[in-house]
Amino acid sequence: MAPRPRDLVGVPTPLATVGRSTGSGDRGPSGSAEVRVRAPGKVNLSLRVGPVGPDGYHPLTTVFQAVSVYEEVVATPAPDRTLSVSGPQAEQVPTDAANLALRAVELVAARTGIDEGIHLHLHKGVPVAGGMAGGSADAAAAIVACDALWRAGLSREDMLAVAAELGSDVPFSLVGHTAVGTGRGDVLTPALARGEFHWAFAVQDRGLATAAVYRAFDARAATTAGTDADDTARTGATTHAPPVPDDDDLALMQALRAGDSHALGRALRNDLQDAAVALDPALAETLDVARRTGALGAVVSGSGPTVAALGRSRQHALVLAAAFTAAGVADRVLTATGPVAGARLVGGAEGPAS
Ligand SMILES: C[C@](O)(CO)[C@H](O)COP(=O)(O)OP(=O)(O)OC[C@H]1O[C@@H](n2ccc(N)nc2=O)[C@H](O)[C@@H]1O
Ligand SMILES: Nc1ncnc2c1ncn2[C@@H]1O[C@H](COP(=O)(O)OP(=O)(O)OP(=O)(O)O)[C@@H](O)[C@H]1O
Repeated sequence: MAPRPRDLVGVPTPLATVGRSTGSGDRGPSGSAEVRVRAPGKVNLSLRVGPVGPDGYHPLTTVFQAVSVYEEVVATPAPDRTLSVSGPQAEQVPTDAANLALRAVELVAARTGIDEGIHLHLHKGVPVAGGMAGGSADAAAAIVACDALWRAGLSREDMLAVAAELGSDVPFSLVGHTAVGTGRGDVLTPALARGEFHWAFAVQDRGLATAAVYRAFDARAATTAGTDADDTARTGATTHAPPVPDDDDLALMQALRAGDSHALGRALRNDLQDAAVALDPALAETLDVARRTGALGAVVSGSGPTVAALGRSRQHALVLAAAFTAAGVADRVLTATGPVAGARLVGGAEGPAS
């Protein structure tokens, strides 16, 4: 059957609408000064990692998909700039200036010259230190919340520039949907994805530090340095070149355009996966449980330790989640669909906008 226009849910929202609400205004439906912003977690459908550069970062070619696991941030006027946190693993989240959301507030204030306070309440739905960009989602939501509460009038370029200063994943948390990331993962090109994909996530209470996973990746790459040197001589590739798109990348993009979840499952790839499994060997069994339960594909999400399994349907995603629980390989499970929009105002004091 030919796809109906409303099935094209992955068609990217123009970047010009980043953070803009189609619902209630920035002072809430009853003129309240509270704003509420929702920002999604992500899974890297493909994550190809080049050799570390002199700045300590790795050039990436990655395909992000935003999934319906959300951070909710409620912003209210306050004398100072403060933050509180609720939800699973809230105790693992800093509430001081180390929190990425408060860093976002400071950057927006500096960029706009606005000298206002704000209180942010973060309700965490995305696993903490789970490789699903929960902190990045909070930061993206905080940018949108400050812009709305302070009536700062930030442009889309302003928001993306602030986001890129905060972390490699933050620009994608603003943009959402499905996008190709290059550079540090912060240079985004929207990608066309048709239809809806159904995910199950095996979440661990223990996190993995992103920098440690990249270091483990480097250590493993160093052991094959001889092979890499031969490749470089053969291909003429420069030392810190980003990964060049290959047939696997083309297969992935084609699967997304066709809305073909079987082909997408086969194309899932994460160059950080072996490093994450080396640091957290139990993840090998989690991946196996997904495969034994008929997942179309299973992959460590970003830097891990969350494992993402692609289901044939919403029902199958629930089956995969139940299998993770039954096998005792997850502290918590989540199911979600993707792609979904990036950080968005969802309402004011009276609740979500219609
Ligand atoms: C693993 C991914 O989630 C995949 O999307 C990201 O690459 C990580 O993005 P992130 O958490 O926003 O990372 P950042 O806060 O920018 O960087 C944290 C640390 O990860 C490492 N890092 C990050 C991005 C990148 N392209 N190369 C890196 O080596 C660096 O050691 C850096 O100090
Ligand atoms: N708002 C925040 N929410 C969660 N953690 C935060 C936040 N701000 C700072 N942190 C710190 O950052 C660490 C990583 O948090 P986060 O949940 O963003 O990891 P992640 O999802 O693995 O990130 P990514 O997928 O972008 O690599 C946490 O252990 C915590 O100490």
